[in-house]
Amino acid sequence: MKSIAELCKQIKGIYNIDGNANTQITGISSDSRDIEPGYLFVCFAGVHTDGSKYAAQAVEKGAVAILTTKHLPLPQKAVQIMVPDVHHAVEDMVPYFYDYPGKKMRMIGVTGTNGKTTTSHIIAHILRAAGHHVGVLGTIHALIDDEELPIHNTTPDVIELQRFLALMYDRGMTHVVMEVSSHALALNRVAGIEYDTAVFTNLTQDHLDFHKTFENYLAAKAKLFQSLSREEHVKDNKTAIVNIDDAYADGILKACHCRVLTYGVEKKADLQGANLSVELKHSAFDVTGPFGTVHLKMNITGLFNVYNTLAAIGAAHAEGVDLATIEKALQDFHSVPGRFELVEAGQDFAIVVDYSHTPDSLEKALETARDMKPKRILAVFGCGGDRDRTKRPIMGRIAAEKADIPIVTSDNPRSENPDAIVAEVEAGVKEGLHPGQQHEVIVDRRQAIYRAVELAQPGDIVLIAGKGHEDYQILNTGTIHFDDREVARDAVLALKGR
Ligand SMILES: CC(=O)N[C@H]1[C@@H](OP(=O)(O)OP(=O)(O)OC[C@H]2O[C@@H](n3ccc(=O)[nH]c3=O)[C@H](O)[C@@H]2O)O[C@H](CO)[C@@H](O)[C@@H]1O[C@H](C)C(=O)N[C@@H](C)C(=O)N[C@H](CCC(=O)O)C(=O)O
Ligand SMILES: Nc1ncnc2c1ncn2[C@@H]1O[C@H](COP(=O)(O)OP(=O)(O)OP(=O)(O)O)[C@@H](O)[C@H]1O
Ligand SMILES: N[C@H](CCC[C@H](N)C(=O)O)C(=O)O
Ligand SMILES: [Mg+2]
Repeated sequence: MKSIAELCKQIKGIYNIDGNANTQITGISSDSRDIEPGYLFVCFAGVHTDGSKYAAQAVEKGAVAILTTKHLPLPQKAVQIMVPDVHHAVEDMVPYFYDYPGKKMRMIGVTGTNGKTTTSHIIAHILRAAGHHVGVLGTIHALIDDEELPIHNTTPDVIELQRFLALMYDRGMTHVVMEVSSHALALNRVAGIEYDTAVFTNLTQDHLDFHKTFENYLAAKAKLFQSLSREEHVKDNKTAIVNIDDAYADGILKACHCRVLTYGVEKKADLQGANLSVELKHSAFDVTGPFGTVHLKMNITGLFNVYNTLAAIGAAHAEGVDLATIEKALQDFHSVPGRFELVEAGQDFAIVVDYSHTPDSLEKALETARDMKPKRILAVFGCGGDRDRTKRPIMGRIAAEKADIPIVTSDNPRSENPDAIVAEVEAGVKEGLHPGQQHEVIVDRRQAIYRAVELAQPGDIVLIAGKGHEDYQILNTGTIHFDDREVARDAVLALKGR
């Protein structure tokens, strides 16, 4: 609990308080639906609505104060804190409110276009094997040791993030491994956190709807690495783990003013992967690092997972985990839900559900499937609505070039018209098709998956891309339950029953 006066003292700019500054605050939320007695309600102007419209409702639910840009007429009494920029004020107040949990635990941040979730999970797995209590924050969920909690964003906003971190600290977590999205870096959702180890996976096209230019996107990612050498740090031993094979590695390295460990397969790196072999369920490779050379056999596959594993080894090494522990932990790491996940329902072809929803990840997933020497690849995929439109034709072209039969379908159309989205994807497919190559467009994702299963022959791979672990489809009429793995299984069983 902190008083309004104490909280406001943290604000770096000007503020005005209308009401009793000694009022005690028990919690902070920007969502009126989550307000409890004694809370401070923060009015954010959002994309869909303006939080200030819900201030009265928040006060009715027990909020004793509101943080706003302008004085609001409220039916009930509440202290009003007025600031020019609510986001900036929140960045100053909220980490202080929670006593800076993100400066008290070892913080490992993973950023990059693809591979954040996978890499974070591998790092967490190794750290746990080393006996640490580890919290995880990312796309799929938050984990406090084994306890799973739902999460709203890959990297939640400052308020939700600090609340999670405080809970983790209270529950005895010593390390937190978290995905740090480019949105989070651009919007400073990570305010008040001091990272100790930061990982760069790669940078390829995504989110240009938000960042506008690739330079802005890179600049957002680079912020995580710049943060490792800030002066106000209370902990030492900062390390950046950088994929040297990535085209934008230099841009990231320029931002690093701390110890750097590079990893890669093509270029010379501090952690060098070599002698790779990739099969449907396994991969094997050698890693040479500051600790010598070790041969690894993994239960995850794909060249991209070799990179994710190298990154994780680098992070674990930076966090002081010894090689024997790393090696042992990696042997019993199993795949992350929805990342190159096999669906086995007794069919004589392979079905892979994968979260590739960017041009690069779709290409990597298709290349990985090709490495397995299938007879043919049938790729069911789509592109999200209300997201970077420019990636649609690119993903279409890649699917046509890298799969034998591309099947375009819907992937969370959100507020957009699904027919219009698939048309944009199909335009790219048509560019990539070779003469006589079959392609299909089936807007309904269930029907598209059924069609792929119907077309599949022994020895084929059906890659169902884009939704991975997601168990929903976001339509303009609402969100429905939809799980690619369930639907694929149903499709196989339905076909057998014919
Ligand atoms: C575009 C965007 O970033 N939107 C974020 C934003 O939501 P919003 O602006 O739509 O909020 P809004 O619905 O207009 O509401 C405005 C305010 O009114 C409040 N409200 C609203 C209704 C009500 O009854 N009461 C109430 O108090 C809301 O809590 C909010 O504070 O604020 C929300 C709360 O912080 C976020 O969850 C939400 O992320 C949405 C879900 C999202 O999809 N964001 C994506 C673009 C994103 O951030 N992605 C990145 C990258 C992932 C990756 O790596 O690929 C991520 O980190 O997740
Ligand atoms: N290192 C990598 N390079 C390229 N593609 C990758 C890499 N790792 C995973 N992928 C592909 O990207 C997909 C998503 O992987 P993952 O969930 O780990 O990435 P992410 O960065 O967390 O994604 P998001 O931005 O949605 O949070 C995987 O299903 C796989 O197809
Ligand atoms: N974190 C990503 C997830 C995309 C998942 C895909 N299924 C889609 O809906 O586009 C985003 O919000 O852009
Ligand atoms: Mg993720």
